Amino acid sequence: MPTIRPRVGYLALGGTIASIPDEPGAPSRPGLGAAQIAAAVPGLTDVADVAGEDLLQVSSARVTMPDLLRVAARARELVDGGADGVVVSQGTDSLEESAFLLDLVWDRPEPLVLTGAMRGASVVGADGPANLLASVRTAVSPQSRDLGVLVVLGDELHAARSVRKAHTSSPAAFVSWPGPVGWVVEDRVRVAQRPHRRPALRLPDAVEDVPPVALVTATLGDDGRLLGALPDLGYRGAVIAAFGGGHVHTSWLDPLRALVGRMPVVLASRTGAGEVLSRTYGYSGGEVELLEMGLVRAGALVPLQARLLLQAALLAETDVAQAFSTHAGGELR
Ligand SMILES: NC(=O)C[C@H](N)C(=O)O
Repeated sequence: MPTIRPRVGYLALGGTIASIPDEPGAPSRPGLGAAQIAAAVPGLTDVADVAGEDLLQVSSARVTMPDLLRVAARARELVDGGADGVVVSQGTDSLEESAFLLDLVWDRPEPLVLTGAMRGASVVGADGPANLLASVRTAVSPQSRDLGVLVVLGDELHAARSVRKAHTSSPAAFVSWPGPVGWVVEDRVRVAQRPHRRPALRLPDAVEDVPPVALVTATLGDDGRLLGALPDLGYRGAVIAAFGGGHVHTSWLDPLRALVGRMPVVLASRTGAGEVLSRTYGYSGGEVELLEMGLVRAGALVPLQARLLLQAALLAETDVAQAFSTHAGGELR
């Protein structure tokens, strides 16, 4: 009896997984398409029928929100057309942001898996082929269904809301807090914890402009003078990456008060893990005062995620406080 092979859509956007030098020894840049990347993976066709498509061929610093909405729309078409899952490869530099944004809008049970590589395609020990193979395994595994967007590198499965790139060059650059949700071992996918899924945010498939949102980090001794310039620069919202549990220098209070009157301002923490406090510190510049002033609490979202959620909420024209209370819960960030 003929076996039905799983089908996986593979969307390639560029990045190191697609990068080769123009000549031996030269710096590399994206130059390989989906078919070439997939062809370098031994055994890939034994796991699934992989249909590659080239959507972009850029470094990940050039990937934008409109690009990612196009990726989500194409991935939806693929699973609605019968694909068991979809894999997207892109550069790793902004991969955590792509994963978070796609997770906000991904409304299907089929896995949407993001991957990339830390070593270029022609480098000794290139990790792209193993990452693509593990991603395809993850995309066809019944265990991966209903987990939202996953990031797969180094045989680890990370929830989109937890993952970050934590090293500039190590092949083990991707970590998550409080840890990976699963792994690939002996060709099988194991899921150890299931991230909580939230209702998807409805965004248009095709947009040209996204409301600009600034990210301003509180740093030792800075007096917050940048804040006053944001409205004239055309920003429509701001995220504050505050100290610790959500604190700023007192010199920030007046500019922040003025800003809150003009645009939504979100309070996040620059620490990278945990959640913004709400009732611990009563000193001036503490989280209690800032939340009373009208800043929106980012919960357990890190500043990069809070910025994307604020942009998405502005784009969707939904209530910002409501969007954060739905999408910024403390469990499994
Ligand atoms: N490892 C990588 O993919 C890094 C590359 N600079 C990029 O993000 O496009």
